Amino acid sequence: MRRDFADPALLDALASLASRAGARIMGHYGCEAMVKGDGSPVTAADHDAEEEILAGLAQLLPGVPVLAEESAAAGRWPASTEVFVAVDPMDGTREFLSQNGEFTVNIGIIVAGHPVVGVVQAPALDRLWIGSPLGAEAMALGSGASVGAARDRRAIHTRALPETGPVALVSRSHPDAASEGYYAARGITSRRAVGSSLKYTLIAEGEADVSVRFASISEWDIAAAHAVLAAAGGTMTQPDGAPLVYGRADRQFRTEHFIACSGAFAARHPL
Ligand SMILES: Nc1ncnc2c1ncn2[C@@H]1O[C@H](COP(=O)(O)O)[C@@H](OP(=O)(O)O)[C@H]1O
Ligand SMILES: [Mg+2]
Repeated sequence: MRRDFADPALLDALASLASRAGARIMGHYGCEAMVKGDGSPVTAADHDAEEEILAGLAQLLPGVPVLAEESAAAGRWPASTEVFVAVDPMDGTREFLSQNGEFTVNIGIIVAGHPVVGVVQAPALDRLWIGSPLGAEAMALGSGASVGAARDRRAIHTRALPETGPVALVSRSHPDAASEGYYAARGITSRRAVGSSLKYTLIAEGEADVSVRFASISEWDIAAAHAVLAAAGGTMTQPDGAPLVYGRADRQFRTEHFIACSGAFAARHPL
């Protein structure tokens, strides 16, 4: 099946689905004994959100294979990868545990290796982002609410470089030394620590300029936010400028290292 997925009704339905998944997560937020491990609220939050998303996708995109974090952990991988949905039901586990709000629901549609649609919802922040061939949008949306109830819905775009220099977003919980080396080599001194795929939606809406990762993570961690960033005028590529290609079953769906940045940053610092 080949579709371009530039369908406003589908995008809105995916946004409402992500919001419902966010509500399932929030049902476990702030529970006592939020420790990681089997049977813990973290596992239950992941599981509930993924269950919600898989049920919704079966209705909205019947027959489209899904790569989802919990399913993959249980050995269920997509049967084919020409068109598939990449799902991280809760990205930012450590942030969920520390209750700082920096965790997200992620639903991305991949076609021929490229993320063409992405929906990212931040349940504790009541924010949602959509990226597609129709453009990129941000909105305020309470968890569990239908997208029809969104407030401040607006198109977003990456920003011009600030006169004071680019702002780099670094992982709050998994910093890597090579990324620091990248920033240092370019004289980038402004840093903000952010958990989860929020790093890339913040660049998409013009709150920051660059975030690099010289480590491999899973495709579901970044596919949806990659689609948002690309639709907003940013890029997410390998460090040498080669595209990040998704659907790499041969790598167990682990990513290459990458540079995510605004269009203006890419023009100033060509790869
Ligand atoms: N060094 C590392 N080892 C394992 N997973 C890592 C990692 N660095 C990042 N990740 C994964 O990348 C995701 C986002 O992390 P970050 O906040 O650092 O950007 C997390 O997903 P989950 O929270 O869904 O497990 C985390 O598991
Ligand atoms: Mg993740």
